[in-house]
Amino acid sequence: MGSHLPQGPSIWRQAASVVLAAGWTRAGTAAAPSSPPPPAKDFRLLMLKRAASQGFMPGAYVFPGGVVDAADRSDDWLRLFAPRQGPPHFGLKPAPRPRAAFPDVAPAPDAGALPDDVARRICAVREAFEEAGVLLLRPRSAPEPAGPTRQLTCAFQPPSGLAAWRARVRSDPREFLQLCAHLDCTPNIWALHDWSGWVTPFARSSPGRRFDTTFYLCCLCQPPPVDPDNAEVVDSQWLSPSEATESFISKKIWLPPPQFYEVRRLENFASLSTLHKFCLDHASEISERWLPITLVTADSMLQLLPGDELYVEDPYYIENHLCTEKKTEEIMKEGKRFHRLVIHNSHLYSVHVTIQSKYKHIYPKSYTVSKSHL
Ligand SMILES: CC(C)(COP(=O)(O)O)[C@@H](O)C(=O)NCCC(=O)NCCSC(=O)CC(=O)O
Ligand SMILES: Nc1ncnc2c1ncn2[C@@H]1O[C@H](COP(=O)(O)O)[C@@H](OP(=O)(O)O)[C@H]1O
Ligand SMILES: [Mg+2]
Repeated sequence: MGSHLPQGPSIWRQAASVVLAAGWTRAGTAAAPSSPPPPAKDFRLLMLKRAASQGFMPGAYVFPGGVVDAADRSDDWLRLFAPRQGPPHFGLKPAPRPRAAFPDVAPAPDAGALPDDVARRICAVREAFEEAGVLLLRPRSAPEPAGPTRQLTCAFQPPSGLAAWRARVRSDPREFLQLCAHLDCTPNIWALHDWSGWVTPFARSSPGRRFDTTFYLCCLCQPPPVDPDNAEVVDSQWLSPSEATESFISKKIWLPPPQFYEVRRLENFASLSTLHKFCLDHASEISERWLPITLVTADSMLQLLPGDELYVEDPYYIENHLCTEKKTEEIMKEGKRFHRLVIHNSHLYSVHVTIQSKYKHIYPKSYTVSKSHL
């Protein structure tokens, strides 16, 4: 057992990430009626390339996000949200968050009056600004909707002089509250929908870096301008789920397993409006948080997710892999109840799902690549 690692919830740093799905109208949509354009998704996802110098997942394309800072939990936010919003729910739909008993990731103690969920949303909004220059803010004077908004959100138009503010926020996250106060806005926590949670699995290559990351999803009416900070992130791309998959398979981008799973999951949605409606209708039901468990086979690797017949809720595997001398094909032939990713190699993953979510979430369809790629 990896006894050099601390045990218990403290091994995971609290983090938050936001999947930005923006409406995408294609040029030349005025095609002649006789030649209708092929169906295509009307949304794209913002993916940011992590710098090669990053200690964790260098070069990977991920959604904006990062570690929750003490500033995200500050009681000072209460004054900015007041008088219209505040404890206990801050105008969010009260979400009984189903927390899986395994792994034992204790929720961060609510700092003062700011619930952990609100702090994580503020973190995701701050990180989107720091990393991509995208501001997910709402003017304090904007008319309610209290609770999740039915309208698609637009990113806040960045006023001039923002580069200096961004530099200040990047060097001190407390400055984000000052920026919001200066703009008379609050972070638009209501535009972020609970989507998923990923707890970093054990990996020998980066033993100390593990995160308990909440993924939120935000539907934007149109893609805002994106400006990578050129420090933590060095490139940005708006990609449809199928474009992201193709770019990954053709080695143009590298996606870590959770991001690949989420891209495949989002392939289920034909349009931004169906995705947005799904988020609104299931806001309080779809919170699932998973610790993948790695099964090393004779020729590749599987990441098992809860519900898979080989998934084991055993604390031993928080710091260890499962191992088998069998080949992946044999393991796959033996089983029926699948919720797993097969990592054939660094640019070839397949997804196998034969179960349904207990919490009304939607899982990806099984996705396998042709044998010629193997
Ligand atoms: C938002 C992060 C937590 C990054 O935080 P940072 O910007 O470095 O402060 C990001 O890591 C994230 O979105 N994490 C999601 C869950 C996670 O940690 N996944 C790691 C998967 S890597 C893996 O499975 C093993 C592998 O194949 O490399
Ligand atoms: N110029 C830079 N190049 C690469 N990584 C950087 C960087 N500036 C900060 N980072 C790293 O980015 C991480 C902060 O990301 P975020 O703000 O998204 O949480 C930190 O990593 P660690 O979390 O490994 O300490 C930090 O060291
Ligand atoms: Mg980050």
